[in-house]
Amino acid sequence: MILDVIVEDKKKKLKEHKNRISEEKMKELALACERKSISFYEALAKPGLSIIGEFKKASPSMGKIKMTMELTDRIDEYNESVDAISCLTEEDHFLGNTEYFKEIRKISPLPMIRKDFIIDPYQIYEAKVIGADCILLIAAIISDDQMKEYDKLAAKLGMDVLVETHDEEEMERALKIHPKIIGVNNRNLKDFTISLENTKRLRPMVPEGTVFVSESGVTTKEHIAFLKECKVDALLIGGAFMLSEHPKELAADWKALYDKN
Ligand SMILES: O=C(O)c1ccccc1NCC(=O)[C@H](O)[C@H](O)COP(=O)(O)O
Repeated sequence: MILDVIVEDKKKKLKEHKNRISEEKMKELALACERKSISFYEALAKPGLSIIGEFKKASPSMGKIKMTMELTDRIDEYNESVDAISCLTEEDHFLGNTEYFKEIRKISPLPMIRKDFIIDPYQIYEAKVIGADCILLIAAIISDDQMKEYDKLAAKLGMDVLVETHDEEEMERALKIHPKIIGVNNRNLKDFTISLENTKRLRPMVPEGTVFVSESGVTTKEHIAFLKECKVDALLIGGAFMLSEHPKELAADWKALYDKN
């Protein structure tokens, strides 16, 4: 499965990162960070639909994405239309980079999530150092103990956590740590097919007060109408925005549609 390949490559990349900046040093840098996080949770918890706009250069399902605009123009549009930003930092399969993250951090006042495949505390310290307000924890690639430990570490560093799940079993595991933000990925990572039914099926498992995010495959007005029925708090949208020449208008239209009575 693609996730196994990504995780194996991530382990190799981690070694390279640790050779450049040691674990001890990264920890020291993170603990010395003076930047106060912007609450990712609050940005998504407010009334109405919240949108996390994603920046990515490629993905296993889309391949290399043809850029419709420069990074700065895109982020200017996101700054005016979405509630938070997701930036892929995974290098091998998404062509992401911590440098893009830092570049966006400099020009956006919005809370930002480091979107990566987190399997080691080093990446959480690194997230803090590059200016992340939130990290993604993918239930499918970590144990219960890791989930608990990484959640605690993120909180210690003043960052929120978005726990991503794909099915009932992962949702039950995730709920054990009482996450403030929980996501359901609509993409089947074996064959990349999208089913928003994932969101509909898992939605009732999520307790009130927890911010519920539907992730992946949101590309049409019909999807927005369907997700409104599911009563999601937020959407994570990547491909549709990256392929659009007007992501600001798209985000505004979809929010208006969702929030309309
Ligand atoms: O998008 C992929 O191909 C993918 C493959 C393997 C693991 C994760 C993957 N996607 C990560 C994401 O979570 C999406 O980038 C994000 O949910 C936005 O999805 P979309 O709006 O469909 O671009």
